Amino acid sequence: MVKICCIGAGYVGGPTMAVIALKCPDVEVVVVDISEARIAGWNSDRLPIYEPGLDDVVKRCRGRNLFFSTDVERYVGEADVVFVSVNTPTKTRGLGAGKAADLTYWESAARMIADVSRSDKIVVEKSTVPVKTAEAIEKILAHNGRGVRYQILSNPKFLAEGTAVRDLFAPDRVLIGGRETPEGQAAVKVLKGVYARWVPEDRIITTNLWSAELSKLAANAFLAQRISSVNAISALCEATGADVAEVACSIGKDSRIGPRFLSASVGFGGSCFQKDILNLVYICECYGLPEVAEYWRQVIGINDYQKSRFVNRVVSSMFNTVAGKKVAVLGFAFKKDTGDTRETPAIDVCRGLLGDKAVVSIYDPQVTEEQVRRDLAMRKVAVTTDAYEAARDAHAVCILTEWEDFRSLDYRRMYDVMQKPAFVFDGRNIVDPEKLRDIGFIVYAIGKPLDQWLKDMPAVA
Ligand SMILES: NC(=O)c1ccc[n+]([C@@H]2O[C@H](COP(=O)([O-])OP(=O)(O)OC[C@H]3O[C@@H](n4cnc5c(N)ncnc54)[C@H](O)[C@@H]3O)[C@@H](O)[C@H]2O)c1
Ligand SMILES: O=c1ccn([C@@H]2O[C@H](COP(=O)(O)OP(=O)(O)O[C@H]3O[C@H](CO)[C@@H](O)[C@H](O)[C@H]3O)[C@@H](O)[C@H]2O)c(=O)[nH]1
Repeated sequence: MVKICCIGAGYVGGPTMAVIALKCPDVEVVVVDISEARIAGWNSDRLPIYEPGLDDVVKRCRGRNLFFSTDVERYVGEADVVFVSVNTPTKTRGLGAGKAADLTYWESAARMIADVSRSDKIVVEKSTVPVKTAEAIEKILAHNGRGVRYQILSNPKFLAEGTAVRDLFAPDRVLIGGRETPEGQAAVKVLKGVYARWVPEDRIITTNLWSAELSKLAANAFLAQRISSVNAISALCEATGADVAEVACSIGKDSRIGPRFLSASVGFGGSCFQKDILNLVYICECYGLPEVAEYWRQVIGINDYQKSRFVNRVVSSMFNTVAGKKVAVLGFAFKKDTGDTRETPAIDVCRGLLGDKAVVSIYDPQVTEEQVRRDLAMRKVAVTTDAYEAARDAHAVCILTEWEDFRSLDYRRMYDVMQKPAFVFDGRNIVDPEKLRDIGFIVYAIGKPLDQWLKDMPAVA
């Protein structure tokens, strides 16, 4: 029986291992983490992350062939295959600060693997890492190996939060990169054998190590670039009277472009896109490719522009000041169906509004008050458990996450308890502007034709 251990019980490690355990009942899967709170959460009825469908998967195999533990060294030592799914944030200090990936957690995991291993192991990079990281890991393991042999594989994760379980059950592809040696290829075969239990063979792609590592960064850069492209067009739509939804639909019909990932928004968020593009930019600079670096940097530049454009639109529409005015923020998570707030555009928008002295009241169905306060560094905001409460006496409502429930709120009820003129700024294009205008709202929706009111009060980006 193959024994798998995954280091890192986060958004990737937890769901991925739960699905492997479910699909391979004869494989023992142990997820380990240094965070006692996280492991306690995985062993409880309230999992530490919110992900549709995950509770059911975990309940079906926890205690059977899926285990969560803080005894990192024991389970790493016993495993045949060790996945490393630790966090790889952007470096905040020193060489490459603000761009390069911080591999501190990765390196300490690699050194620990070398310390505790007594049998040969396949080490799988699950975290998103800079291209060539496998080489560095090989060196650490080889220099501390005491005769234990390791094969490093790159097996990046492409799951998106909110749809993680669905993405894991039916992935577009599974990518496995390995050394082009007989030992490397044998290791690839072992991992392929695990996924082949439920993923069709033609969806399991095998490549060399560097292609697999780079494909992950490139995929995220392409996805983010699509959003920045449509967001750039949204600004032009507002200036010209075109409607970004119509433009996106028209261009998306071209089968070479395709319809997905073309929703204009207040900006992309999440723990991956910005971090991975910055990492790509840094790698390009390190390889002496400043033009390529600059090209990708612009994807983030447009994203920042989109967020500040939104804030400016709110402030300028409300007579150029929001000081002392209550603004209800609906949605704080970086996207629907998750409680994750990492790099959420809501943080920048709230900071912008607070900077202009607005009184901000936030409602999100999944984000805790404690998390909001942490993200906004304890700045004075109200966090409510109800959208209508957030809107009471507010001058404006800003929709920042595309939660389905926000589509069907009773906006007339909100209008009745708000100050007048009452504004809705829809950063996700989920409400029907015409219906809201009929109620009496002044409505701004990203990339949509502007109300006369908004035209009369142009925003400076
Ligand atoms: N979040 C996503 O949707 C997503 C998707 C694809 C890829 N990724 C990548 O996967 C990696 C993990 O992301 P995440 O969102 O799961 O991160 P996370 O922060 O949710 O989880 C990482 C976990 O690793 C643990 N950890 C760190 N060092 C450790 C060590 N030495 N020993 C044991 N545990 C340790 C931390 O305590 C934490 O619980 C990152 O590289 C990320 O870029 C994330
Ligand atoms: O048309 C769109 C699509 C998405 N977004 C925003 O883009 C961000 C990222 O969304 P999404 O990609 O769905 O979520 P993530 O969980 O960040 O997943 C991305 O990042 C993961 C981590 O690397 C990858 O594994 C996934 O393939 C990749 O989609 C969110 O703020 C979305 O609201 C838009 O604004 N418009």
